[in-house]
Amino acid sequence: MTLLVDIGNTRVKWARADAAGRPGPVQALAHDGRGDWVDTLSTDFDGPVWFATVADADLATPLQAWSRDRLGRAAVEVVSSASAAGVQCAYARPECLGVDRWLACIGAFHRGPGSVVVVDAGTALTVDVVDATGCHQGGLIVPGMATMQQAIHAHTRIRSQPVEQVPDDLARDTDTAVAAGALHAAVGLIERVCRRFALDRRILAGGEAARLADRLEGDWHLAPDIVLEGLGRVAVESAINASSSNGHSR
Ligand SMILES: Nc1ncnc2c1ncn2[C@@H]1O[C@H](COP(=O)(O)OP(=O)(O)O)[C@@H](O)[C@H]1O
Ligand SMILES: CC(C)(COP(=O)(O)O)[C@@H](O)C(=O)NCCC(=O)O
Ligand SMILES: [K+]
Repeated sequence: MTLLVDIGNTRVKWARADAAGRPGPVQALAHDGRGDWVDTLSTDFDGPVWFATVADADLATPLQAWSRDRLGRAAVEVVSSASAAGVQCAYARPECLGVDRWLACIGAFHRGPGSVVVVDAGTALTVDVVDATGCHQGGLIVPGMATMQQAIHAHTRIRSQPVEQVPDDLARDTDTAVAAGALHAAVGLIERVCRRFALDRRILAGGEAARLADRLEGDWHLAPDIVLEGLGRVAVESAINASSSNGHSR
């Protein structure tokens, strides 16, 4: 059984995958910039490990050591590329596209037919569009909602607190103004992209997805494991390609 690991800027997410690369239940942990989260990985696992990271390389080092020590083999890192698993990257320099975005595009493309927008609302909020043929059309990056609030705190004297209920109307206190401002900025960006592209499907992922879901117009599908789905798909296809090229060389 394969272990799939997605290292984001705030949290690491992981799941076991079946033989088809489909992830099972996802576990998530805030890593606080440290690699000791590997201590929480299951000990009854016999690998292989496939991972992708957009965070500091240091965060993956303990995972690589864990894989070598426990499983006797290197963990395999997936990076963005010009094309993989039926999806073509829009970037002229594909290696510059965040691998979490790349894998989310691959996961989203394989979830169903037609064009798709995938929103990943985490430390950053990213919006990517893939057309019905698998051509990534490009995307947008803004700070995630928590990061927007942190930016206000970093650059002003405001020290706002989270609020329970964010209204759809204008705010009448600072805490609500900051929280609602971040939420409506995110919603406005997403709805603008949805208006500009003819989209058949809409996928929402990331730690802040639930806060956005009921504010967005249209039919949104919550897919917290979309990056891991893409990773599983790439892992399976890479294994198939490797075994067929070994076959040819014999
Ligand atoms: N238990 C949690 N720990 C940390 N952040 C959380 C948690 N639950 C929800 N969040 C929110 O999710 C965001 C991180 O989402 P995630 O998709 O994991 O991001 P990333 O991929 O950037 O690490 C945080 O910015 C925070 O707003
Ligand atoms: C935009 C991101 C910071 C999002 O990271 P996350 O919020 O998932 O931790 C990451 O995908 C990244 O570092 N991208 C590289 C730049 C790009 O995608 O163009
Ligand atoms: K993100």
